[in-house]
Amino acid sequence: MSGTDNEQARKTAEGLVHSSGFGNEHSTEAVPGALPHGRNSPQRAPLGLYAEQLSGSAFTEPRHSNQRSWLYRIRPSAAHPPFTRIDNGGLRSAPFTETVPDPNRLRWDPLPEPAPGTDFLAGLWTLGGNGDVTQRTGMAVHLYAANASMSDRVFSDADGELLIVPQRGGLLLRTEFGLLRAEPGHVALIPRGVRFRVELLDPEARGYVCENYGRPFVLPDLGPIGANGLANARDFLAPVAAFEDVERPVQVINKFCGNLWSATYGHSPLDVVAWHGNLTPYVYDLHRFNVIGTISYDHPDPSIFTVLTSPSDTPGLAGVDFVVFAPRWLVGEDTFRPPYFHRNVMSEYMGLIEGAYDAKTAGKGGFVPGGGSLHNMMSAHGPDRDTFDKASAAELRPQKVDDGLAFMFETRWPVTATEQARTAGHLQKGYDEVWQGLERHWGSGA
Ligand SMILES: O=C(O)Cc1cc(O)ccc1O
Ligand SMILES: [Fe+2]
Repeated sequence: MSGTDNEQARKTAEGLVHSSGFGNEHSTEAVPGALPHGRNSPQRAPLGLYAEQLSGSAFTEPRHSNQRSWLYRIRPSAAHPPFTRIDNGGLRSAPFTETVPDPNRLRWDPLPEPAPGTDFLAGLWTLGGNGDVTQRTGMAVHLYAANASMSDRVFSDADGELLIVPQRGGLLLRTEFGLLRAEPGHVALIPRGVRFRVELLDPEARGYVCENYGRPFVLPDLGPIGANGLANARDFLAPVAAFEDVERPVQVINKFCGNLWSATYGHSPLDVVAWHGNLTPYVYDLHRFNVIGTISYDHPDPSIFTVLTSPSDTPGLAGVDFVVFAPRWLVGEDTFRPPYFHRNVMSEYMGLIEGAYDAKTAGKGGFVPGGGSLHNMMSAHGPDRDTFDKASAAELRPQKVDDGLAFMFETRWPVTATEQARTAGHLQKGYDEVWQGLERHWGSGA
């Protein structure tokens, strides 16, 4: 993509208007009078538009988890030619059976440079995952590296919602619901089945994607924290209606039960002139996260940093949690302050958006921005040797940790890596060594 195209996208992204609030009943029209009043489906929808419902939950789910929106569009989505299979590129889906689940701790450097002309969809590369797309359980971890905007093609994922975590380069997301901008440090949430196109605001874009096959992400309950805190609902921004009235061939690519299917429409399906409802894409700025931690002693479990959770049928047990390690103060007294040594029944994929992470040594061959680590269920991990030595000896003054932004996709099932992730040149060798040299102190009197 040329610099001029990036500039054009950035100009479009400047000053975007939003409708705020996670789970709200949003209501928006790009043209006055496009939204019907008092009913969803009048005999004739206003302005000659077609009324269409998009469901994110079964019709019969309880009110608190029921999600749907009504879209008023130039053409109904039903008017489309047949889809045919296309190559899945770097995308893989659950069940992940290419390799066996591995108890070893694994770590990757950033993805290699993409070939010229690689857009967001072509740049998606699956690291691994769990569950089964046909059962709507589990999740996948993808990374992307792109250097071109999607042009005259749009993507939708019937297999799950997409939590996009940009690491480098801003994204302009043109969705059926309108436009969103996601910069590094923001996350974007695209519901299952919603069509969108990604334009680059910078020459290169990299990041991570959690594809959640399970129940849609929600804000976690706050329990004794009270009525406020962690990610506040009002900081989630939904788009306002914005439509494309485009009559030319547009390739529509649908990920369905693990495969990519394509159809060429004669128009853009991003043709929604008005919509209302509680099912919508969002962006959220992770810097808005209200970080809560100890003000006495000990290191709280990272569940205190949960931004979004995909609940399962067992209360408190998530299909996947999205957790952020945002800038914060550490004040714990007589406390080993970085993450403790642990073996977790949940499985942890971690990525780094910028800077460093307080349990892992930064720098080449370490945990670097754009890289990632996988610590599967029950695999022992925690501070590496250098971190342990430093934190055990540190003077415990109040300390601001503000030199990085890391995150975790934490899931109830082990993550099985794809073949391409196991054989990748950017899979680090000798990761175990970071925990070597943790000498015994027992008996030394220390
Ligand atoms: O492994 C990690 O770095 C993630 C993590 C962080 C933390 O503060 C406590 C437990 C945990 O798994
Ligand atoms: Fe961990």
